[in-house]
Order: sequence, then C-alpha cells, then structure tokens
Amino acid sequence: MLRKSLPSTSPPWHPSLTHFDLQMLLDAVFGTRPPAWLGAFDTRDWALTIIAFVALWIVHIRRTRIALPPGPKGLPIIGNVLQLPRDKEWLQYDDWGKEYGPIFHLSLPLGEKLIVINSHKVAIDILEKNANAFAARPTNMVMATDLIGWGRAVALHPGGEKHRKYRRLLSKVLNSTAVRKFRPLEQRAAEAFLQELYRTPDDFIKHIRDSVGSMIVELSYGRDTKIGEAGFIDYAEYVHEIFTYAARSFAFVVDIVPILQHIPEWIPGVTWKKQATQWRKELDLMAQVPFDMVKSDMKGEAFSDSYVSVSLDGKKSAADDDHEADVKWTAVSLYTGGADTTIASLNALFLLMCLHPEAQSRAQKEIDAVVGPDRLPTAEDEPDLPFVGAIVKEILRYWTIAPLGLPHRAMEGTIYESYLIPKGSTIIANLWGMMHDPTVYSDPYEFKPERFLPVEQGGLGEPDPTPTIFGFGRRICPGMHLATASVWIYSACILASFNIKPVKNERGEDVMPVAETGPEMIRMPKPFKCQVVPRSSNTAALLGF
Ligand code: HEM
Repeated sequence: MLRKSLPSTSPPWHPSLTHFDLQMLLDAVFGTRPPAWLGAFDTRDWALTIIAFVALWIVHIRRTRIALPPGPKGLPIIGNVLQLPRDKEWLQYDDWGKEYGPIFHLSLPLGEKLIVINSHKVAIDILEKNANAFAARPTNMVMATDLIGWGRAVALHPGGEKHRKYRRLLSKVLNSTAVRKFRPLEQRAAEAFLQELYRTPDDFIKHIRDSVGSMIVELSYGRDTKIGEAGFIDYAEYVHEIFTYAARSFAFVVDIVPILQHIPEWIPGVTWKKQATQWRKELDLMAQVPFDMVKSDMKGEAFSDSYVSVSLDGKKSAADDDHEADVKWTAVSLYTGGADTTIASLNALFLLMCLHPEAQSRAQKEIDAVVGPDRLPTAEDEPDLPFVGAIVKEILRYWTIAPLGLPHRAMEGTIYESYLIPKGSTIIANLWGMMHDPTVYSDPYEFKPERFLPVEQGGLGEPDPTPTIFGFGRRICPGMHLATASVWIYSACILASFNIKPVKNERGEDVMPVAETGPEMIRMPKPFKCQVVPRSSNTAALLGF
C-alpha cells in the first residue's frame, strides 16, 4: 500500500537520488520511518557504505570460492586416515587423481592437510615457480626424522639456512659440469662389475649392490672402511633399509599423531621408541666412522680425493666444527640418496631386458655398429647411442624408482588457480602417476624405449622423463647428473658384453621373471632369476681376462 507513495520520477538507484528520496524509500521498504540517525547520512556516506558492503561481499565470495582442492570425503576429526593406503600409495593416489583431478587433498587428524599432485604441469606451477615456499620437508615423519635422526641429513632435513648450505656443498661436487670428473671412476666401476659378472653371472644382484656401493663410497670417502665386523657397504645397506622402511608415509602411528613421540620409552608396549633409539645409534656410527677415517687419512701425505676430503680442505680447525658436521651429514646423504636408487635402476635393467629381448637386441646392434667388438662403450659414445639412451629413460619412466619422490611442505599459504594450499600442508608429487599419465605417454604401461626417439628417427618424440623423476624445486635430486651418467655407462657396458635371458625350467621352457616390488619408497625389484651369458667368445678378452 505504501509502495504507491514512491515518487514516480527518478528511480531510487538513480545518481540524482537525494536525502529526501532515500528517506521516502526507507519508509516505503520498512513501512516505518527509519531511525533518526539515518537522517544524518548524506549521499557521500551512502555511497561509501555501499562500496564497503560490496567490498566485504567480494571478500566473502572469494573466501568461500577459494577452497581446498577436491578429495575423498573423510570422517570428522580423523579425516581420511582410515582411507590412507598402507602400501604402494602411488597406485591409490593415481586412482584418486582420475576421480578428483591433477591436484587433490586428504585430511589428517589435527587439521593437517596432504596435497597430492598427479600432473607434471601442476608440480612445476606449484613446486618450481614458487620454489622457496615449498623448499621444506614435512615435520610429521617423526619416526625417521626426529626419533632416528635422519632429519640431520639432507633428504629429510626440515629446510632453511642449514639445508641451503648442504645444497651448496653438494652442488659444488655434483653439478652438471663438476660431475664429469667422476667419469673415469664410473667407467672403472662398470668394468670391474662386468668382470664379476663374467665370473659368477648368477650373482648379478649381489654384484650390482657391491659395485654401485663401492663406487659411491669411493666418491664419498676415497676408500672403504669397516664398522664393527661389517664392511661399510654392508653396514650402510642395513642402515639404509631402516631408512626406507621408516620413511614410508605414515609408517608409524607416531607419524600420524606426532605428540606420541614424547611418550617415555619404558611404558609397556612402546617398543617402537626403543627401536628408534637403537636405530639412531646405528645411524650415528654410519655417519661418524668413515668420516673419522678420512680425517685421519688427511693427516698423512697420501690420500685419495673424495667428497669429504675436498669439502674439508682448508677447514681443519676446531672453529669449523659446524662445517665438519655439515660435511659429515651431506656425505651420508650421498650413500643414502645414491646407492639404492642406482641399484634399483640397474636391477630394473636386468629384469626389463629379460622381459623385452627385442629392445635388448636393438640396443646391442646399435652398440656393435657404433662401438664395434674391440672395446667397451664410454661416456663419449653416448650421443651416438640414442637407443641405449632411450632404454635408460624408459627404465626410469616405466619403473619409476622413487614413485612418490619425497614430500615437500608448504611454508606459506598459497593459492593455486582457485585452490588454497594451506600453510604447513604436506605436498606429495606422485611421480609414478605422472610417468603413467596416458595423456603424456602413449600406452604408459608398455615398455617402449622408442617413445623417446625423435619422430624423424621413427620414434614417438615423447617427453624426456628426467625433468620429472628427480623431483622438483629446491629439493630436486642433487645427484641427478651422477645418476643418469652412471646408469647409462653401466647399461651400455652390460648390453655390449652380455645377453640377458630368462632361465629355463626342467622342460626347457623359459621362466619369465615376475616384476614385483615391496612397499618401500624406492621400487627395488624383488629378487629374480635370469641367465647372464657372454655375447661372444671375444667377451673374455674384452673384459681383460
Ligand atoms: C636413478 C637414480 C635416482 C633417482 C630416481 C632419484 C630421485 C630422487 C627424488 C625423486 C628425490 C626427491 C626430490 C624432491 O623432493 O622433489 C631425490 C632427492 C635426493 N637425492 Fe636422488 N635420485 C637418484 C639418484 C641419486 C644419487 C646418485 C644421489 C647422490 C649421490 C642422490 C641424492 C639425493 C639427495 C641427497 C636427495 C635429497 C635432496 C634434498 O632433500 O634436498 N640421488 N632423489
């Protein structure tokens, strides 16, 4: 009824709206006269008030639209804990990726968020373009990092200035140029490996482990040593197994509920804490014994150059305790970062060559044509052996040695597209999912080295996996150049000298090895059998017998 009294001239939203018109409008809308204080508002006040409301409304809309990435629905308080895969998480993350997209989230108790990235592009956008914000490691791997003490080494170091110093030390020795000086060491190690293989081919798994282990020990410390009764390599292997076991995502309940780390060890049932104390002592020995050996070698005249001796050079005074500790813990990281990954790659080479004889013989033909029968391949041959290079890339892609890389932590809240990545959240790059993405790699579950040859050479010209499989940003693998060079030289030398074939059963039929791995964060093929046979009568002479 009152609406009828609205003036028929300028509408209420018109710029010529006057104080008088507004009062009439409020009268009309509320049916009563507005409070007297409103009468003091002039046009400018109203304009400012409306702008403030609009601004608040926009903020509200943005806040409600910037949500976490999608993800499976969890339960109140405990979030997705009950859905977390306990084994081969990358497979479940890949499935969830198909359902929720290239970035999704999982909720953990106490409001912790896990952001999983399944696409190379998203990983680059988040972990590389804003690298400083994601340079840290999560603090929730409590068992491995705090209780056992791996947080003092590089890979699980929480981040910050100390980690930057670690990276500078490593980069000096392992950058793409510096690493070339290890070529003679790699060649020597590969050739010594071939000799062992010739002597006892059935022990190829042990030979790979011993050979790669001693190459990295020589690089790190100049020579092997003993810890207690064990040689350093055996001891380091044992300690490293503990690392891969303890550093799996949520391997221990204390990783999910970190406050449990303060429970005293003597409480019945808290066996994991006693175990952690024992493992910590063993890790300390692994770090200290070879380091002390190099220091004592350095007091004499003759000692071989190594990562430790080079990094300690000129820094022998007591004032450099800090520097010594940094060198000690970065040296540990060479073995733990480099041994199992390289060993797994070479085990995968034997396995995949046994399963794919056509790829093996194509690589051998290429080697025969380029290198000939009278010498072994060397690093200088690499540009002329593209199919051998394609085999190495396909092993790294297909097998995906470190399927989830290592987790990063968001040091600040970040908005990616319309999603919020909260400060403190854990970021997992599902490298396995990226390497098996059918929109990037055709038939991703097929072993096809030719996918990496250029189209002009009859290949598929698919993207090189190396910018992905070594991780991202400030935490990218510092050993990537060493890794690709050493896996290449071992692979080329093995293919040049031996045929890798399935073993036969009593009926003379081929027994194909099964490609299986355990739950650990490094995909080490489970032990398998194959025949390793010299390629020709010339092989013995080629290997110096
Ligand atoms: C095929 C062999 C290898 C693969 C597939 C591999 C892969 C990786 C991946 C995925 C990461 C985590 C990156 C990230 O957090 O985003 C990493 C970290 C690391 N790798 Fe490698 N790696 C290999 C060989 C090596 C070698 C030979 C060394 C040293 C001699 C090494 C030392 C390290 C270290 C110290 C880290 C921790 C870096 C940090 O946290 O700052 N890796 N590696």
